Formats: sequence, C-alpha cells, structure tokens
Amino acid sequence: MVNMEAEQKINVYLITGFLGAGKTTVLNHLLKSLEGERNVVIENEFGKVSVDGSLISKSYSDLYELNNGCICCSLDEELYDVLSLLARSNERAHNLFIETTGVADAGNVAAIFKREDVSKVFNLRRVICIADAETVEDYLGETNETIRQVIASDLIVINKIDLVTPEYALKLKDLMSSANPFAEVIFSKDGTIPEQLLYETRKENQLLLNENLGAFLGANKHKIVTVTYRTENEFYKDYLLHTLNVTLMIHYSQIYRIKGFIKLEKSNEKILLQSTGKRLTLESHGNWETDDPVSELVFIGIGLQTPAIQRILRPAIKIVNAKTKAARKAVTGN
Ligand SMILES: Nc1nc2c(ncn2[C@@H]2O[C@H](COP(=O)(O)OP(=O)(O)OP(=O)(O)O)[C@@H](O)[C@H]2O)c(=O)[nH]1
Repeated sequence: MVNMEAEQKINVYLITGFLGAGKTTVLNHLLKSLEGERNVVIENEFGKVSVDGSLISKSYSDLYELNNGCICCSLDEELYDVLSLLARSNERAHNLFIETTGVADAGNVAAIFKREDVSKVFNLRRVICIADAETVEDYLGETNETIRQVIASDLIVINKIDLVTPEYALKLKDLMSSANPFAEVIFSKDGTIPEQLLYETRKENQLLLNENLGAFLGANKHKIVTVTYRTENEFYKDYLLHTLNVTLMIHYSQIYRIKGFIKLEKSNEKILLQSTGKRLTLESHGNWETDDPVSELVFIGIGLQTPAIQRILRPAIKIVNAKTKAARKAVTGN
C-alpha cells in the first residue's frame, strides 16, 4: 500500500447485519447525509444475481461490486486490491462505506483495518450492525453469523421498528445490549440514523479482544447456500404470491432471503421481488428496457436445492412462446 500519511485518512464505515435487515437502506440514508463528500462504496453480495448494486442510490463517487464470494472469507484478495487502488488515487475519498454480505463475519473484515499499512490510510470509524426488529431474535438463536455480527459492532441499529410493538422493541434493546455491552444501540425506521453518530470515534471493542470468544463461536464456515432461478417466461402474479407465501410460511427458518427482478404477465414493469422473514414484497422499478426480459430470483438459505425451487415456482410460470414474443415486439414497435 502506498504511503500517503500526510493526506487526510479515509473514514471507513463497515455496514453489517443479517440477510435483509436493511443494510442497503441504511447505506442509502448515509450516502444522502454525506452528499457532497467524496463517497466510495464497496458492495459485497451473496448470490449470483447482482441486485443490490442497482438499489444503491447514485450519490456516490465510485462503486466497487465484489461478487467473488463473501469478503470475510477472501479478505486478502479483492478487498485488499480495492483498498490499494483507493490509497493510490489522486482524488482521495473522504468516506468509504463497505456493505458486507448478510452472512459476513464483520470482525474478520474489521481486522484488516488494524494492519499497519492499511491503518496509515484508512480510519475505521464505525462497525454498524443492522438488526431486523422482526427477525433478529430468531436468527440470534439459529445462526452463528448473526451473533458474530452483533458482537463485532460498536453501533447496533434495530431497524424496521415500525413492524414491532414498543414493548418488544425495548426487549430487543436489552437483548442486544446483553449480547454486546460495548455497543451503542439505537432504533431506526427505513434505515434512518442520526448523522452525528458517524463522527463519534469507535471505541475499542473488548469483545473482539477476548481470545476465548473464537472457541465459543467456532469456526465460521457459512452453511448458507444460494439457488438462482432464471427464466425467459413470465410469472402469474397471483400464483406467484400464493406459492411463495405458503413456502415462506412453512420454510421460514430455512429460506432467509429471496430477491430479484421479475416480469409478470400482461405487464412490462420490472418488478423487484424480495422476502425477509415471512414477509414478501413486490415493487415496481420502471420498465424492462429489452424485448427479451429474463427474470432472475436468488434464494438464500440452508439446504436449498434447485429441483425444490423449480417445483415451488412451476405453478406460477406462464410459458412465453414465439407467438407471444412476436406480439410483444409488435406492441413495442421493434
Ligand atoms: N417495514 C420496513 N421495511 C424496511 C425497513 N428498512 C428496510 N426495509 C425493507 O426491507 C427489505 C430489505 O432491505 P435491504 O436494505 O435491501 O436489506 P439488506 O440488509 O441490504 O439485504 P441483503 O443485502 O439482501 O442482505 C427491503 O424491502 C426494504 O424496503 C423499515 O424500517 N421498515
């Protein structure tokens, strides 16, 4: 890494949290708060479909998408390359936001900023863990990843506070504080967090210094897998909602996240489909700008297999034949 100590260090904000907790939502809020500064984003996504890159608001100077696996497992490679690039850049960034995958071990990623050469250029200001108020308690019990993320952070944001009662929110706050007494715990709706929290200096996280913790948590091997479903056919909206809602109801503790862009029948809208916990949402993202749209859905969870996903989606598929495609082209005039 190039020595440029004389220049202002780049502030680093590490955003972690389980799948679907609201990391991208928080990131967009922070980018808006610091608009006007030179903000660089490193986005690390789990799953082959790059959805998140297109969901990040455009108020950044540069975006690096790392899709070669989870950065906590391949730290010395892609991430280090991007950091070297930023360190050498003539126009030094003010802020670097790193959004990890929903399963990343944030402690591993944070550790890289302690290396002597890296800490000369980068100042890790905050490790922010986003917790989904609706699901975090379940995931704390079920997944090793969630507890690691909570423990590694110095700011825990209990997001989606609109989805739980005030009494339960307070219970969650106690739960988070007992899991990590060194972190500040705040509530948030739609990823809104007070800007001044960004300027506070990170306190040394005593939990990460505890050598026994590694033994307690065990080796961090992600058991979580992804299955990507891709089709040129269209979806029947009602059947799709039905089959996915029933599936999530039954397999909620196995399917952590579904996301992707799809095409519904009789519509040219590009629909973003997402699930977190048992909740399924469909939202319009403009129109498809191609005559041959391909719907892609990534399923993230435990023990997922392609044939099972195909079986779940089959009733919702409308086969698009050559005639339909020709008619579509005639309508769009191409
Ligand atoms: N009701 C509610 N929904 C929210 C809130 N914050 C985020 N969401 C929704 O939660 C879903 C997931 O949000 P993201 O920001 O994409 O979550 P993420 O952690 O980046 O997801 P991954 O990158 O897949 O792990 C989206 O549908 C958001 O619109 C909130 O405060 N309340």
